[in-house]
Amino acid sequence: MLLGCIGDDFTGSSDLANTLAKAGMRTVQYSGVPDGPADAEVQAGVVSLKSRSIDPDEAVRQSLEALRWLQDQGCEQIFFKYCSTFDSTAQGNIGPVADALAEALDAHKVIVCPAFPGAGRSIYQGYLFVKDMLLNESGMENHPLTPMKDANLRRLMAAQSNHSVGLVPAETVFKGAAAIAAQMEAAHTAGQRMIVVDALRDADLMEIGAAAKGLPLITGGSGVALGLPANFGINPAPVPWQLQTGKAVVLSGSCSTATRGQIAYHLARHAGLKIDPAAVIDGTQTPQDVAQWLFETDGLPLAYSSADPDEVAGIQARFGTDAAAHALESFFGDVAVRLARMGVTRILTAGGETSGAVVEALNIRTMAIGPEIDPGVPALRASDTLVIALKSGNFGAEDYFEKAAAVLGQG
Ligand SMILES: Nc1ncnc2c1ncn2[C@@H]1O[C@H](COP(=O)(O)OP(=O)(O)OP(=O)(O)O)[C@@H](O)[C@H]1O
Ligand SMILES: O=C(O)[C@@H](O)C(=O)CO
Repeated sequence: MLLGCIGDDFTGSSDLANTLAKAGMRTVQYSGVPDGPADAEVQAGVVSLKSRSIDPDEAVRQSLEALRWLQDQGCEQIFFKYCSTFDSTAQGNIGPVADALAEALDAHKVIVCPAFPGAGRSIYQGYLFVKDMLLNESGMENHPLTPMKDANLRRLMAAQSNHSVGLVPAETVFKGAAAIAAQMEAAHTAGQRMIVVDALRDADLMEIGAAAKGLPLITGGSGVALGLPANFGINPAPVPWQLQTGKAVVLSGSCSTATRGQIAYHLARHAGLKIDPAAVIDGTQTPQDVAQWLFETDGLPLAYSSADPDEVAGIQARFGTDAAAHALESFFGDVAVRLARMGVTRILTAGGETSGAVVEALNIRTMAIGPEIDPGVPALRASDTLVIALKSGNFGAEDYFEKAAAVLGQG
Protein backbone atom coordinates (compact mmCIF):
# COMPACT_ATOMS: atom_id res chain seq x y z
CA MET A 1 0.00 0.00 0.00
CA LEU A 2 1.34 3.42 -0.95
CA LEU A 3 -1.15 5.91 0.46
CA GLY A 4 -2.88 5.26 3.79
CA CYS A 5 -6.04 7.25 4.51
CA ILE A 6 -8.07 7.76 7.65
CA GLY A 7 -11.57 9.19 7.15
CA ASP A 8 -13.57 10.64 10.03
CA ASP A 9 -16.86 9.43 8.55
CA PHE A 10 -18.04 6.90 5.99
CA THR A 11 -19.38 9.17 3.25
CA GLY A 12 -16.28 11.34 3.44
CA SER A 13 -14.14 8.23 3.13
CA SER A 14 -15.98 7.13 0.00
CA ASP A 15 -15.61 10.68 -1.37
CA LEU A 16 -11.83 10.37 -0.95
CA ALA A 17 -11.77 6.81 -2.30
CA ASN A 18 -13.67 8.08 -5.37
CA THR A 19 -11.04 10.75 -6.05
CA LEU A 20 -8.15 8.30 -5.70
CA ALA A 21 -9.83 5.59 -7.80
CA LYS A 22 -10.61 8.07 -10.60
CA ALA A 23 -6.98 9.17 -10.53
CA GLY A 24 -5.96 5.57 -11.19
CA MET A 25 -5.08 4.21 -7.74
CA ARG A 26 -6.32 0.73 -6.87
CA THR A 27 -8.37 1.82 -3.89
CA VAL A 28 -10.33 -0.02 -1.20
CA GLN A 29 -12.52 1.49 1.51
CA TYR A 30 -12.52 -0.35 4.84
CA SER A 31 -15.20 -0.11 7.48
CA GLY A 32 -13.21 0.46 10.68
CA VAL A 33 -9.69 -0.86 11.19
CA PRO A 34 -9.31 -4.23 9.42
CA ASP A 35 -8.19 -7.17 11.54
CA GLY A 36 -6.03 -8.74 8.83
CA PRO A 37 -3.64 -7.56 6.14
CA ALA A 38 -4.79 -5.73 2.99
CA ASP A 39 -4.67 -7.44 -0.42
CA ALA A 40 -1.23 -6.97 -1.90
CA GLU A 41 -2.48 -5.09 -4.98
CA VAL A 42 -4.20 -2.27 -3.01
CA GLN A 43 -2.38 1.04 -3.60
CA ALA A 44 -4.61 3.30 -1.49
CA GLY A 45 -6.49 2.09 1.59
CA VAL A 46 -9.15 4.29 3.18
CA VAL A 47 -10.02 3.31 6.75
CA SER A 48 -13.45 4.79 7.51
CA LEU A 49 -14.09 5.71 11.12
CA LYS A 50 -17.18 7.17 12.67
CA SER A 51 -15.10 9.60 14.67
CA ARG A 52 -16.33 13.04 13.61
CA SER A 53 -18.71 13.63 16.51
CA ILE A 54 -17.41 11.33 19.24
CA ASP A 55 -15.34 12.16 22.32
CA PRO A 56 -11.97 13.63 21.14
CA ASP A 57 -9.87 11.13 23.15
CA GLU A 58 -11.71 8.24 21.56
CA ALA A 59 -11.35 9.81 18.09
CA VAL A 60 -7.59 10.06 18.67
CA ARG A 61 -7.39 6.47 19.93
CA GLN A 62 -9.24 5.09 16.89
CA SER A 63 -7.23 7.23 14.46
CA LEU A 64 -3.91 6.07 15.93
CA GLU A 65 -5.07 2.46 15.68
CA ALA A 66 -5.90 3.06 12.00
CA LEU A 67 -2.48 4.70 11.54
CA ARG A 68 -0.67 1.67 12.99
CA TRP A 69 -2.54 -0.68 10.66
CA LEU A 70 -1.78 1.50 7.63
CA GLN A 71 1.89 1.68 8.61
CA ASP A 72 1.93 -2.12 8.89
CA GLN A 73 0.71 -2.24 5.27
CA GLY A 74 3.81 -0.25 4.25
CA CYS A 75 2.15 3.12 3.51
CA GLU A 76 4.56 5.86 2.47
CA GLN A 77 2.19 8.78 3.17
CA ILE A 78 -0.83 9.29 5.43
CA PHE A 79 -3.94 11.33 4.57
CA PHE A 80 -6.42 12.42 7.26
CA LYS A 81 -9.76 13.08 5.53
CA TYR A 82 -12.31 15.37 7.16
CA CYS A 83 -15.25 17.26 5.77
CA SER A 84 -14.97 19.92 3.08
CA THR A 85 -17.11 22.03 5.39
CA PHE A 86 -14.69 21.36 8.29
CA ASP A 87 -17.48 19.75 10.37
CA SER A 88 -16.26 19.77 13.96
CA THR A 89 -16.86 21.30 17.37
CA ALA A 90 -14.58 23.72 19.26
CA GLN A 91 -13.16 20.65 21.07
CA GLY A 92 -12.46 18.76 17.88
CA ASN A 93 -12.12 16.31 16.44
CA ILE A 94 -10.07 17.64 13.54
CA GLY A 95 -7.43 19.39 15.68
CA PRO A 96 -6.82 16.64 18.26
CA VAL A 97 -6.59 13.92 15.59
CA ALA A 98 -4.32 16.02 13.33
CA ASP A 99 -2.06 16.80 16.33
CA ALA A 100 -1.84 13.13 17.34
CA LEU A 101 -1.09 11.94 13.80
CA ALA A 102 1.51 14.71 13.34
CA GLU A 103 3.22 13.66 16.56
CA ALA A 104 3.17 9.95 15.68
CA LEU A 105 4.54 10.64 12.19
CA ASP A 106 6.99 13.37 13.25
CA ALA A 107 5.26 15.63 10.70
CA HIS A 108 6.09 19.34 11.00
CA LYS A 109 4.48 20.86 7.92
CA VAL A 110 0.89 19.67 8.00
CA ILE A 111 -1.38 20.88 5.19
CA VAL A 112 -4.91 21.84 6.29
CA CYS A 113 -7.00 22.08 3.13
CA PRO A 114 -10.70 21.16 3.09
CA ALA A 115 -11.25 22.72 -0.37
CA PHE A 116 -13.38 20.80 -2.90
CA PRO A 117 -14.08 23.12 -5.84
CA GLY A 118 -16.10 20.39 -7.65
CA ALA A 119 -18.63 20.65 -4.82
CA GLY A 120 -18.33 24.43 -4.44
CA ARG A 121 -15.95 24.53 -1.45
CA SER A 122 -13.07 26.97 -1.88
CA ILE A 123 -10.60 28.63 0.47
CA TYR A 124 -9.46 32.22 0.08
CA GLN A 125 -7.21 34.00 2.60
CA GLY A 126 -7.96 31.17 5.00
CA TYR A 127 -11.75 31.62 4.80
CA LEU A 128 -13.87 28.65 3.72
CA PHE A 129 -16.64 29.30 1.20
CA VAL A 130 -19.53 27.06 0.13
CA LYS A 131 -20.29 28.31 -3.37
CA ASP A 132 -20.82 32.07 -2.95
CA MET A 133 -21.42 31.94 0.81
CA LEU A 134 -19.10 31.94 3.79
CA LEU A 135 -19.26 28.57 5.59
CA ASN A 136 -21.16 30.06 8.53
CA GLU A 137 -23.84 31.51 6.22
CA SER A 138 -24.24 28.43 4.03
CA GLY A 139 -26.75 26.45 6.13
CA MET A 140 -23.89 24.66 7.94
CA GLU A 141 -24.53 26.95 10.92
CA ASN A 142 -27.65 24.78 11.48
CA HIS A 143 -25.98 21.36 11.28
CA PRO A 144 -27.61 19.04 13.87
CA LEU A 145 -24.30 17.78 15.35
CA THR A 146 -21.51 20.14 14.27
CA PRO A 147 -22.96 23.62 13.62
CA MET A 148 -20.30 25.74 11.91
CA LYS A 149 -20.50 29.32 13.22
CA ASP A 150 -17.21 30.61 11.78
CA ALA A 151 -15.57 30.44 8.35
CA ASN A 152 -12.02 31.35 9.35
CA LEU A 153 -10.02 28.12 9.10
CA ARG A 154 -7.03 29.48 10.99
CA ARG A 155 -9.25 30.45 13.90
CA LEU A 156 -11.19 27.16 13.77
CA MET A 157 -8.02 25.09 13.69
CA ALA A 158 -6.27 27.17 16.37
CA ALA A 159 -9.20 26.51 18.72
CA GLN A 160 -8.74 22.75 18.31
CA SER A 161 -5.00 22.22 17.83
CA ASN A 162 -2.11 22.67 20.25
CA HIS A 163 0.01 24.13 17.46
CA SER A 164 0.08 27.54 15.87
CA VAL A 165 -1.52 27.78 12.47
CA GLY A 166 -0.05 29.32 9.33
CA LEU A 167 -1.42 30.22 5.89
CA VAL A 168 -0.27 29.73 2.32
CA PRO A 169 -2.36 32.42 0.60
CA ALA A 170 -3.87 32.19 -2.87
CA GLU A 171 -1.29 34.51 -4.43
CA THR A 172 1.42 32.00 -3.47
CA VAL A 173 -0.65 28.98 -4.50
CA PHE A 174 -1.15 30.51 -7.96
CA LYS A 175 2.66 30.56 -8.42
CA GLY A 176 2.76 26.75 -8.25
CA ALA A 177 4.19 23.84 -6.28
CA ALA A 178 7.67 25.24 -5.64
CA ALA A 179 6.28 28.50 -4.20
CA ILE A 180 3.80 26.55 -2.03
CA ALA A 181 6.59 24.31 -0.69
CA ALA A 182 8.76 27.38 0.04
CA GLN A 183 5.93 29.11 1.91
CA MET A 184 5.28 25.98 3.98
CA GLU A 185 8.97 25.86 4.87
CA ALA A 186 8.77 29.52 5.93
CA ALA A 187 5.72 28.76 8.08
CA HIS A 188 7.61 25.87 9.66
CA THR A 189 10.58 28.14 10.42
CA ALA A 190 8.13 30.57 12.04
CA GLY A 191 6.98 27.77 14.36
CA GLN A 192 3.69 27.00 12.62
CA ARG A 193 2.96 23.29 12.35
CA MET A 194 -0.60 23.32 10.94
CA ILE A 195 -0.75 25.22 7.64
CA VAL A 196 -4.02 26.26 5.99
CA VAL A 197 -3.54 26.34 2.21
CA ASP A 198 -5.85 28.40 -0.01
CA ALA A 199 -7.36 26.61 -3.04
CA LEU A 200 -10.00 27.88 -5.46
CA ARG A 201 -9.67 25.52 -8.43
CA ASP A 202 -8.70 21.93 -9.13
CA ALA A 203 -5.54 23.33 -10.78
CA ASP A 204 -4.55 24.79 -7.37
CA LEU A 205 -5.11 21.43 -5.72
CA MET A 206 -2.87 19.73 -8.31
CA GLU A 207 -0.07 22.16 -7.40
CA ILE A 208 -0.67 21.64 -3.67
CA GLY A 209 -0.58 17.87 -4.32
CA ALA A 210 2.77 18.21 -6.07
CA ALA A 211 4.08 20.32 -3.16
CA ALA A 212 2.95 17.58 -0.77
CA LYS A 213 5.22 14.95 -2.33
CA GLY A 214 7.14 13.22 0.45
CA LEU A 215 5.30 14.91 3.33
CA PRO A 216 4.42 12.28 5.95
CA LEU A 217 0.93 13.72 6.66
CA ILE A 218 -1.66 15.65 4.68
CA THR A 219 -5.06 16.66 6.08
CA GLY A 220 -8.16 17.92 4.31
CA GLY A 221 -11.03 17.19 1.99
CA SER A 222 -10.91 14.88 -0.99
CA GLY A 223 -9.84 17.76 -3.28
CA VAL A 224 -6.31 17.94 -1.96
CA ALA A 225 -5.88 14.24 -2.86
CA LEU A 226 -6.37 15.01 -6.57
CA GLY A 227 -2.66 15.49 -7.19
CA LEU A 228 -1.30 12.74 -4.93
CA PRO A 229 -1.52 9.65 -7.21
CA ALA A 230 0.78 11.37 -9.73
CA ASN A 231 3.46 11.62 -7.00
CA PHE A 232 3.52 7.81 -7.02
CA GLY A 233 3.75 7.67 -10.85
CA ILE A 234 0.08 6.65 -11.22
CA ASN A 235 -2.15 7.92 -14.07
CA PRO A 236 -5.98 8.17 -14.37
CA ALA A 237 -7.71 4.95 -15.50
CA PRO A 238 -11.34 3.84 -15.96
CA VAL A 239 -12.95 2.34 -12.84
CA PRO A 240 -14.44 -1.14 -13.51
CA TRP A 241 -18.04 -1.90 -12.42
CA GLN A 242 -20.50 -4.78 -12.65
CA LEU A 243 -24.15 -3.56 -12.73
CA GLN A 244 -26.27 -5.09 -9.95
CA THR A 245 -29.83 -6.31 -10.56
CA GLY A 246 -32.55 -6.27 -7.88
CA LYS A 247 -34.60 -4.02 -5.64
CA ALA A 248 -33.29 -0.55 -4.71
CA VAL A 249 -34.29 1.62 -1.72
CA VAL A 250 -33.24 4.95 -0.18
CA LEU A 251 -32.58 5.64 3.53
CA SER A 252 -31.97 9.25 4.55
CA GLY A 253 -31.08 10.65 7.98
CA SER A 254 -29.36 13.69 6.50
CA CYS A 255 -30.95 17.05 7.34
CA SER A 256 -28.72 19.11 5.05
CA THR A 257 -30.09 21.66 2.63
CA ALA A 258 -29.03 19.59 -0.39
CA THR A 259 -30.59 16.36 0.89
CA ARG A 260 -33.86 18.10 1.74
CA GLY A 261 -33.99 19.41 -1.85
CA GLN A 262 -33.30 15.92 -3.20
CA ILE A 263 -36.06 14.50 -0.99
CA ALA A 264 -38.59 17.07 -2.22
CA TYR A 265 -37.68 16.24 -5.81
CA HIS A 266 -37.88 12.50 -5.13
CA LEU A 267 -41.22 12.64 -3.28
CA ALA A 268 -42.81 14.29 -6.33
CA ARG A 269 -41.93 11.15 -8.33
CA HIS A 270 -41.68 8.21 -5.88
CA ALA A 271 -43.27 6.98 -2.66
CA GLY A 272 -41.79 8.16 0.64
CA LEU A 273 -42.26 7.29 4.30
CA LYS A 274 -41.37 9.83 6.96
CA ILE A 275 -39.62 8.46 10.02
CA ASP A 276 -40.89 10.20 13.14
CA PRO A 277 -38.12 10.40 15.80
CA ALA A 278 -40.67 10.42 18.66
CA ALA A 279 -42.35 7.28 17.31
CA VAL A 280 -38.95 5.62 16.87
CA ILE A 281 -38.03 6.44 20.46
CA ASP A 282 -41.34 5.24 21.93
CA GLY A 283 -41.29 2.13 19.71
CA THR A 284 -44.52 2.77 17.79
CA GLN A 285 -42.69 3.00 14.45
CA THR A 286 -40.62 -0.18 14.10
CA PRO A 287 -37.70 -1.13 11.81
CA GLN A 288 -39.66 -4.18 10.63
CA ASP A 289 -42.66 -2.09 9.52
CA VAL A 290 -40.43 0.38 7.66
CA ALA A 291 -38.36 -2.37 6.00
CA GLN A 292 -41.53 -4.20 4.94
CA TRP A 293 -42.99 -1.01 3.48
CA LEU A 294 -39.81 -0.28 1.52
CA PHE A 295 -39.62 -3.85 0.25
CA GLU A 296 -43.23 -3.92 -0.92
CA THR A 297 -43.36 -0.45 -2.47
CA ASP A 298 -42.72 -0.14 -6.23
CA GLY A 299 -40.32 2.30 -7.84
CA LEU A 300 -37.53 3.71 -5.72
CA PRO A 301 -39.09 4.12 -2.24
CA LEU A 302 -37.54 6.46 0.31
CA ALA A 303 -37.59 6.33 4.12
CA TYR A 304 -36.40 9.59 5.68
CA SER A 305 -36.11 11.28 9.06
CA SER A 306 -34.67 14.36 7.35
CA ALA A 307 -36.32 17.52 8.62
CA ASP A 308 -35.80 21.27 8.56
CA PRO A 309 -33.72 23.01 11.26
CA ASP A 310 -36.75 24.03 13.41
CA GLU A 311 -38.12 20.50 13.49
CA VAL A 312 -34.66 19.07 14.30
CA ALA A 313 -34.17 21.65 17.08
CA GLY A 314 -37.57 20.66 18.55
CA ILE A 315 -36.64 16.96 18.59
CA GLN A 316 -33.24 17.70 20.09
CA ALA A 317 -34.75 19.88 22.83
CA ARG A 318 -37.27 17.14 23.65
CA PHE A 319 -35.01 14.06 23.62
CA GLY A 320 -31.42 15.40 23.67
CA THR A 321 -29.19 15.74 20.58
CA ASP A 322 -27.17 12.58 21.11
CA ALA A 323 -30.12 10.43 22.15
CA ALA A 324 -32.16 11.47 19.09
CA ALA A 325 -29.19 10.96 16.74
CA HIS A 326 -28.35 7.59 18.25
CA ALA A 327 -31.95 6.35 18.13
CA LEU A 328 -32.34 7.32 14.46
CA GLU A 329 -28.96 5.97 13.41
CA SER A 330 -29.53 2.57 15.02
CA PHE A 331 -33.07 2.54 13.58
CA PHE A 332 -31.73 3.02 10.02
CA GLY A 333 -29.06 0.36 10.67
CA ASP A 334 -31.73 -2.09 11.79
CA VAL A 335 -33.93 -1.29 8.76
CA ALA A 336 -30.96 -1.91 6.44
CA VAL A 337 -30.20 -5.31 8.00
CA ARG A 338 -33.83 -6.38 7.52
CA LEU A 339 -33.82 -5.12 3.92
CA ALA A 340 -30.67 -7.10 3.09
CA ARG A 341 -32.27 -10.23 4.58
CA MET A 342 -35.38 -9.64 2.45
CA GLY A 343 -33.16 -9.59 -0.65
CA VAL A 344 -32.77 -5.87 -1.40
CA THR A 345 -29.56 -5.54 -3.43
CA ARG A 346 -29.11 -1.76 -3.89
CA ILE A 347 -29.15 0.49 -0.81
CA LEU A 348 -28.68 4.26 -1.07
CA THR A 349 -28.00 6.18 2.12
CA ALA A 350 -27.80 9.92 2.74
CA GLY A 351 -25.80 11.46 5.59
CA GLY A 352 -22.37 10.60 6.96
CA GLU A 353 -23.47 9.45 10.41
CA THR A 354 -26.47 7.64 8.98
CA SER A 355 -24.33 5.90 6.35
CA GLY A 356 -21.77 4.84 8.96
CA ALA A 357 -24.50 3.34 11.10
CA VAL A 358 -25.92 1.43 8.11
CA VAL A 359 -22.55 0.06 6.95
CA GLU A 360 -21.64 -1.01 10.48
CA ALA A 361 -25.04 -2.66 11.07
CA LEU A 362 -24.70 -4.55 7.77
CA ASN A 363 -21.28 -5.70 8.98
CA ILE A 364 -19.68 -4.65 5.70
CA ARG A 365 -15.87 -4.81 6.10
CA THR A 366 -14.52 -3.75 2.69
CA MET A 367 -15.99 -1.82 -0.22
CA ALA A 368 -14.68 -1.87 -3.78
CA ILE A 369 -14.91 1.53 -5.47
CA GLY A 370 -17.02 1.87 -8.62
CA PRO A 371 -17.86 4.78 -10.94
CA GLU A 372 -18.76 8.27 -9.75
CA ILE A 373 -22.49 9.06 -9.44
CA ASP A 374 -22.16 12.77 -8.67
CA PRO A 375 -19.03 14.65 -7.51
CA GLY A 376 -17.76 12.98 -4.33
CA VAL A 377 -20.09 9.97 -4.41
CA PRO A 378 -18.97 6.66 -5.95
CA ALA A 379 -20.87 3.40 -6.41
CA LEU A 380 -19.58 0.83 -3.89
CA ARG A 381 -19.68 -2.95 -4.04
CA ALA A 382 -20.02 -4.52 -0.59
CA SER A 383 -20.53 -8.16 -1.69
CA ASP A 384 -21.56 -10.27 -4.70
CA THR A 385 -25.19 -9.40 -3.98
CA LEU A 386 -25.10 -5.96 -2.39
CA VAL A 387 -24.11 -2.58 -3.79
CA ILE A 388 -24.45 0.71 -1.95
CA ALA A 389 -23.87 4.44 -2.35
CA LEU A 390 -23.10 6.65 0.65
CA LYS A 391 -24.02 10.27 -0.01
CA SER A 392 -22.54 13.05 2.07
CA GLY A 393 -25.24 15.40 3.28
CA ASN A 394 -24.51 18.28 0.96
CA PHE A 395 -23.50 16.35 -2.14
CA GLY A 396 -25.43 15.39 -5.23
CA ALA A 397 -27.74 17.00 -7.79
CA GLU A 398 -31.51 17.27 -7.27
CA ASP A 399 -32.16 13.94 -9.05
CA TYR A 400 -29.30 12.21 -7.20
CA PHE A 401 -31.33 9.27 -5.83
CA GLU A 402 -32.69 8.23 -9.25
CA LYS A 403 -29.27 8.67 -10.81
CA ALA A 404 -27.55 6.66 -8.08
CA ALA A 405 -29.97 3.73 -8.39
CA ALA A 406 -29.32 3.66 -12.15
CA VAL A 407 -25.51 3.82 -11.81
CA LEU A 408 -25.61 0.94 -9.31
CA GLY A 409 -27.72 -1.29 -11.56
CA GLN A 410 -31.30 -2.01 -12.48
CA GLY A 411 -34.46 -3.48 -10.93
N1 LIG B 1 -35.60 14.62 12.48
C1 LIG B 1 -34.44 14.58 13.13
N2 LIG B 1 -34.34 15.14 14.35
C2 LIG B 1 -33.16 15.12 15.02
N3 LIG B 1 -32.03 14.55 14.56
C3 LIG B 1 -32.10 13.97 13.34
C4 LIG B 1 -33.30 13.96 12.59
N4 LIG B 1 -33.05 13.28 11.44
C5 LIG B 1 -31.77 12.90 11.48
N5 LIG B 1 -31.19 13.31 12.62
C6 LIG B 1 -29.80 13.06 13.03
O1 LIG B 1 -29.00 14.10 12.49
C7 LIG B 1 -27.73 13.57 12.13
C8 LIG B 1 -27.51 13.88 10.66
O2 LIG B 1 -26.19 13.56 10.38
P1 LIG B 1 -25.73 12.81 9.08
O3 LIG B 1 -24.23 12.80 9.15
O4 LIG B 1 -26.40 11.50 8.90
O5 LIG B 1 -26.23 13.75 7.91
P2 LIG B 1 -25.48 15.05 7.35
O6 LIG B 1 -24.86 15.76 8.49
O7 LIG B 1 -26.44 15.78 6.49
O8 LIG B 1 -24.39 14.41 6.42
P3 LIG B 1 -22.82 14.70 6.34
O9 LIG B 1 -22.22 14.44 7.68
O10 LIG B 1 -22.39 13.71 5.32
O11 LIG B 1 -22.69 16.13 5.90
C9 LIG B 1 -27.76 12.08 12.39
O12 LIG B 1 -27.19 11.77 13.63
C10 LIG B 1 -29.26 11.80 12.40
O13 LIG B 1 -29.60 10.64 13.13
O1 LIG C 1 -15.78 16.43 2.33
C1 LIG C 1 -17.00 16.34 2.29
O2 LIG C 1 -17.76 17.31 2.19
C2 LIG C 1 -17.61 14.98 2.43
O3 LIG C 1 -16.75 14.01 1.92
C3 LIG C 1 -17.87 14.70 3.86
O4 LIG C 1 -16.97 14.39 4.59
C4 LIG C 1 -19.25 14.90 4.36
O5 LIG C 1 -19.56 14.02 5.41
